[in-house]
Amino acid sequence: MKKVLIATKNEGKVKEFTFMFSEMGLEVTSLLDVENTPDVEETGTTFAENAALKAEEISELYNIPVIADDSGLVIDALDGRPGVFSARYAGIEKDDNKNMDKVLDEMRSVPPEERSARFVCALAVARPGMETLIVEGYCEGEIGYKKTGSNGFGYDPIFVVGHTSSTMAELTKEEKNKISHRANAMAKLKDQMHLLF
Ligand SMILES: O=c1[nH]c(=O)c2ncn([C@@H]3O[C@H](COP(=O)(O)OP(=O)(O)OP(=O)(O)O)[C@@H](O)[C@H]3O)c2[nH]1
Ligand SMILES: [Mg+2]
Repeated sequence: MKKVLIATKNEGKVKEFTFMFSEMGLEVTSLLDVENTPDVEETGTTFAENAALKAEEISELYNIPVIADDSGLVIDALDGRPGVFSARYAGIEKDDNKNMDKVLDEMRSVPPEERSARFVCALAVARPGMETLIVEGYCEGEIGYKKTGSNGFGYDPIFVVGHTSSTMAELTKEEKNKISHRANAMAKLKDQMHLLF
């Protein structure tokens, strides 16, 4: 089975990419499988810039095609925060629970009609000597009032999926991998995978 290297150290992402790429007959490896890989500095101001930074640095290092994901939660009532700072919103330790507590606290007095938010996923495909390809996927919803559900990762327990009463963390992995920002970005990449691997 052909392998694809995802330039991530996020276990939640690796599980979801493994599931989605297996449907295309591709096997996923990630930076969790490789010793002493660099932590790419995410100095970009957009998800697309950070995804490109991660994919290009790792592709150059190993001289192979690499996919990277930069993703996060964008909340309208917080002027788009946490955005590209989603992983470290409550501190550099990247603690999902502390991140969610900080968002729930900042949103405590925001009325129901103003709690809209979206997940964004930018995927970058970097190939040696070729232009980097970028696609983006989105998932609309709103911020709940407490953590509900234990599936997924990150902010899933406080993100109520649009037109439903379920949080992303209450979805099964099959359901999430059909509607998530990551699934929507992958759907755009799928048509071009035969060119890439
Ligand atoms: O509830 C969530 N469901 C998701 O599906 C999801 N996707 C991303 N996120 C959040 O956004 C950060 C990514 O930051 P990020 O793209 O920099 O990734 P990361 O630093 O965790 O790993 P890496 O891929 O950079 O190695 C993560 O930590 C999460 O907080 C999600 N939260
Ligand atoms: Mg990161």
